[in-house]
Amino acid sequence: MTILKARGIKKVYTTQAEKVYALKGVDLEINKGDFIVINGPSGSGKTTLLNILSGVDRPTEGEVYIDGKPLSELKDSKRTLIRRNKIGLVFQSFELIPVLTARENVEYPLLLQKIDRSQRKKRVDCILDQVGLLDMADRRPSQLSGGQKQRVAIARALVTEPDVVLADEPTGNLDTGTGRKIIELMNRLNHDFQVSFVIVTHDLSINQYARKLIKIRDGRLEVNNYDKNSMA
Ligand SMILES: Nc1ncnc2c1ncn2[C@@H]1O[C@H](COP(=O)(O)OP(=O)(O)OP(=O)(O)O)[C@@H](O)[C@H]1O
Repeated sequence: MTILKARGIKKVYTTQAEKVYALKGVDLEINKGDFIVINGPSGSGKTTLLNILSGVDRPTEGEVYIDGKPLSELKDSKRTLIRRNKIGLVFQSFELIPVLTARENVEYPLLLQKIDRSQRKKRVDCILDQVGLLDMADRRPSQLSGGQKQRVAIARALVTEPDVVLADEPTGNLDTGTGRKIIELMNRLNHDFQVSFVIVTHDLSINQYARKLIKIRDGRLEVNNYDKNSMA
């Protein structure tokens, strides 16, 4: 089942000095249960692509479909709702709210979804347990290590039970060992919950975890070794 589909995506940033062709015609399908790594060097268009897939930014040309519906035809309010319900986001710099505890950070998207208190508690406890942070639930982000912060961010991305999690350099601020643990955690959650993951990174060591490995170079996708399992 296809969750997200991008067709003919181009993105041009116009600055005073020049036009930057960040994406030059990208096609991509994200299916249920996928674990996709998109690897590319700095400036190749990774963040731009994730922002367009999540509906945070609009393409200059092309279309993104969520559950078959074109995003461009939806009003802003409806796009926001879809993003909130269907897509979880994880960032390099965690983006946690500093004044809230780990538990409150994870709970926050459920407040936006107006989920009632007892359901919120149940879901937050369950996902904090899954990422191994129940015993640190009352700490603020400043009292957590980088890896722990990223686990809170992953819990926050998953608590709404999205179809897909889009992660932008999720190991970028972590040492190699911690980064590997974070990817292994994502791998397990992908397997246990059948949530799709798309990880964009310049870190080549993450490639080994990909079930679909895509390279991005200069705004274009190079789909070599597209499905490692089916080709094995
Ligand atoms: N708002 C913007 N205005 C102008 N150019 C931009 C803007 N955002 C990105 N770019 C340019 O678009 C290209 C792709 O940028 P993008 O951030 O998507 O790359 P990236 O692969 O995520 O890079 P990094 O790994 O360094 O984060 C780059 O040349 C970048 O300079």
